[in-house]
Amino acid sequence: MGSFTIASKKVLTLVLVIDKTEQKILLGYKKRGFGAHLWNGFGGKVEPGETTREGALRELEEEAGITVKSEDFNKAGILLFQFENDPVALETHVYKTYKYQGQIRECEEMRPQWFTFTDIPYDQMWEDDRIWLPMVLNGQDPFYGRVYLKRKPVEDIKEDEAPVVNTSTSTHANHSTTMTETSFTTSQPKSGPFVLWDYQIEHSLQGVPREVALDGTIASFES
Ligand SMILES: Nc1[nH]c(=O)nc2c1ncn2[C@H]1C[C@H](O)[C@@H](COP(=O)(O)OP(=O)(O)OP(=O)(O)O)O1
Repeated sequence: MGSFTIASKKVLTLVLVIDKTEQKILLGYKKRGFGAHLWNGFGGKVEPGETTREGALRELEEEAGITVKSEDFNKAGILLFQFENDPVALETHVYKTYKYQGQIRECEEMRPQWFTFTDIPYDQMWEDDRIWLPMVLNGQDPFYGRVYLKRKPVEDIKEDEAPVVNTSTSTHANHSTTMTETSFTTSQPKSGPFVLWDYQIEHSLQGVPREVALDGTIASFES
């Protein structure tokens, strides 16, 4: 059994642009980098001297070409992504907005596209998204989620596999959670192949989490 011990963390952002009236969400097809070939929210690393909020707004403008007024930009929660035998956890600050300014445009990293809530391409997204994204769409935030991902053994990956194939659901013997086994193409060396191993999500928290401690607990809440 591999380790999920955390030694350090990287701070990332993930922005969800939602059209409540039309029941649609704006996702971006990641063309390169971490999570390439998957549909995801907009975001990336927070730069030195930047708050997570500033970083999230900057990435949204860089990747989708749009801006959001501060009063329309709300933090939905934090997701702590942990990868087996990788001591670096990804503390991902998730923001949501129902309003934006500007013209949505494609960039060299992301191709934005609207999806109706009933048509979200979960089979071409990080496997954890089908767990927590519906919670955001249903207004079950603020939340804090711990997500444990395992790398799929290389020998199980076929050269000609499509980006996402053979999705099947099984229940881990020692866990009550349901996992989905998904295969990714070998042309995704960084984004995958990862499979969701386990997760814990807390919602209806006393406040919006601001930071996570290295033992995986919420260190502080936004004031
Ligand atoms: N398991 C997961 N589920 C998910 O939905 N999003 C995840 C995820 N793991 C990482 N992400 C998101 C967080 C963040 O928005 C993005 C990774 O951002 P990165 O900045 O690391 O990407 P890049 O390698 O392209 O670097 P940049 O040059 O900063 O854009 O993927």
